Amino acid sequence: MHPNALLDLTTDLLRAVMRLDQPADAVVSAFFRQHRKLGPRERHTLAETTYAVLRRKPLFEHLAALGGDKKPNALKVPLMRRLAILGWQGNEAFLRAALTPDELAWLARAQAVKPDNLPAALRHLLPTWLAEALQAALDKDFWPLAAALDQPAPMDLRVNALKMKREEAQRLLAEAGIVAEPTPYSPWGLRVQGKPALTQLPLFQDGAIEVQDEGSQLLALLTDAHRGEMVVDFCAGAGGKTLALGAAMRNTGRLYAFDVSGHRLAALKPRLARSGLSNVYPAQIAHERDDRVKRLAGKIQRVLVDAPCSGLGTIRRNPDLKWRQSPADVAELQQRQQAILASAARLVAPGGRLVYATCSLLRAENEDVAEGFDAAHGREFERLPAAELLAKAHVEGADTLVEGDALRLWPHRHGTDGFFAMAWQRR
Ligand SMILES: C[S@@+](CC[C@H](N)C(=O)[O-])C[C@H]1O[C@@H](n2cnc3c(N)ncnc32)[C@H](O)[C@@H]1O
Repeated sequence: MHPNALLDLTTDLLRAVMRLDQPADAVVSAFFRQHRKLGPRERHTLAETTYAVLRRKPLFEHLAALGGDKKPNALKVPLMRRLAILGWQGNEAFLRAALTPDELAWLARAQAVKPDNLPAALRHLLPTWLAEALQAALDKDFWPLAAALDQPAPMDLRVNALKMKREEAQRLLAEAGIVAEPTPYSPWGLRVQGKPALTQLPLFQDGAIEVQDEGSQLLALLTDAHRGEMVVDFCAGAGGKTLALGAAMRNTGRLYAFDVSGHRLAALKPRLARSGLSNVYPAQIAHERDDRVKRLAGKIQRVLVDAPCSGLGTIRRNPDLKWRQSPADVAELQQRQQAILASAARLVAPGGRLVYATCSLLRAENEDVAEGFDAAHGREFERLPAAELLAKAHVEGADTLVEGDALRLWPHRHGTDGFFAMAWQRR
């Protein structure tokens, strides 16, 4: 494709993504479906440029305006193009071939700007409300977190213990030219170098590996489902954690995968088929007080509530979330999280375990929800310290992964997405 055409196409995609009215990955996928002739390299440039712009939106908007026409309407036309140029993730010579002399001069001015001299908001690259909440929680550690959130996340795999050992999967990946190292904490995980295509590998098609962040694996390890148990994955979605729990149960017992979204549960089906699991029972529920939940009350040994949340722990993978979430969304999510946790708790058998988890960085969706649950249900449920549970599940360095009783994972400390989890036992 001609350099100009690729830059124009990137600008078009960016214009659609920057409306921020839909998840960026959905907009990118829809765009690729409309442009089926694009090759893998062009797709890479389009998608990665979009993500780079989303990551650094305030900085790039500032740089785009440098020396620009002062009339806002006049700037509007070239703004997206300038953002695309600043975020360009393709060949640089190719990009330069598409630029006008004016654009080359502007780009030189933009590249000469020293980020250290810019205001804080252009360095941490977060909306003010979120920066304030994280600064209050982290103090000096705020800036290392902001730097970590500005980087792309690594690709982690979970090896399906039903199918093979981690070392063997590592060896087979190496034979396919893919370098992977054991993840530092999860005994099931491999961290892959780069972002290789995996879906054509026999290893993937036979269900021996699944793409899953190490943090997600740790949530399944904390739940610690065993052979022959009755287990509920209450917010199973497309089943990332369901698959890990089912394998930990060695394909025995009964694992119910509940979700209100039939669409997400449908995405679990092909993954289940690959995994070799036959102990999983996906079920769409109308809401958290569905009759199905009532029928199983008091019968379940392990209940995982991987609650709907702001997703702000996954900003490295979904940088659009920082611009698409708001304090009002978080307040509404907190209400839903409390309701879902209270309802799911009714499933837990005496002596059984309840795990509440999110991929949010915010206290409001994490500690506050757990403390609210303690206040309302402290007589029936006692907290279990995550460090002990993880150590029993053979997680290395378990005591470095916790804050108080909770599992608390941070991208800048642990290299995982941000996660929170609290476990309780029914008395
Ligand atoms: C964080 S996602 C789950 C991700 C999934 N566990 C995984 O590992 O891939 C949260 C899920 O909760 C579901 N959900 C939202 N409200 C719910 C409710 N009231 N009861 C059960 N599930 C709900 C959403 O449809 C979404 O799939």
